[in-house]
Amino acid sequence: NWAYERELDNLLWKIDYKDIQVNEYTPTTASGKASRSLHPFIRTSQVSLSSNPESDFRYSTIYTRIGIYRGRICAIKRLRKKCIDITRKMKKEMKTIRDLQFDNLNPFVGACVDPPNICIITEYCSRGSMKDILENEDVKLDNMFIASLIGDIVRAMIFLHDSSIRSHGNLKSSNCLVDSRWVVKITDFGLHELKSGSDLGEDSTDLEKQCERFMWRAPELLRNPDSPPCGTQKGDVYSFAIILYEVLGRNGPYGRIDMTPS
Ligand SMILES: Nc1nc2c(ncn2[C@@H]2O[C@H](COP(=O)(O)OP(=O)(O)OP(=O)(O)O)[C@@H](O)[C@H]2O)c(=O)[nH]1
Repeated sequence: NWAYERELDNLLWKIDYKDIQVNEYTPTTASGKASRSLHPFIRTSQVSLSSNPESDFRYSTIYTRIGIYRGRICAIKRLRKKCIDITRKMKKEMKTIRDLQFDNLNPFVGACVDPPNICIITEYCSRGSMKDILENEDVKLDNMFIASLIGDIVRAMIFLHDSSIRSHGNLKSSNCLVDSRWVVKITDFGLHELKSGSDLGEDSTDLEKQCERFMWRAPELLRNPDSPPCGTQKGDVYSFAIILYEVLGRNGPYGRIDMTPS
């Protein structure tokens, strides 16, 4: 109808990259090596678990590229695309994702679509991801804590599967973010039209990195060369089981294996 069409054309999700105060520093990792500039991780435990990482970012662990937009700290996911054609399909998916609000889903703030800055802007979760937490030996996980984290993922996935998004397609521990109140918020769902055609970026030559993303993917999807980017609900259940295994073993998605990707 008319109101719907008008909302699609308003492009309320569109963000001008110039309006984001981008944090352009390149921090170093625990080993002292400069980390990847695109996703500047500091994996050392520089902030005590009881402190509030949002109170002073100079002393906080920063897990991804961040910026400040309209006074809010946001995560910036760059897409390696040369240009974007804003189709009606894309406008619809932007509206869908903007309208999707749930405690355990990481809110979508907007997107920059003017080359060369093509990126997705989401709210920043200050505790990192489940992957970061599981890798951090300083974080002790008791059963209550585990139940709370897993419960959040379950709630998010039930909501997502019941929504018009239907399935996640890339559920993995690094996409389960943890906010300052230790609430898990799932990220990286939907927006397949926007993400399509985006290459893997600086990691594309690193076979290990490329293969890592397949570790949460269900065998039937791995075998299918035409598997949809949105995945399937059954595939999400498989990915969820791999996350459970990661939580129990704290040794990655397949435990300790000495195999190299080929
Ligand atoms: N702390 C924190 N980390 C984030 C946030 N958003 C993304 N990250 C982390 O940033 C890293 C890079 O995220 P992405 O750009 O989505 O890339 P990826 O998850 O490695 O790979 P794909 O999702 O498969 O493209 C991941 O390890 C995420 O855990 C956030 O809001 N807060």
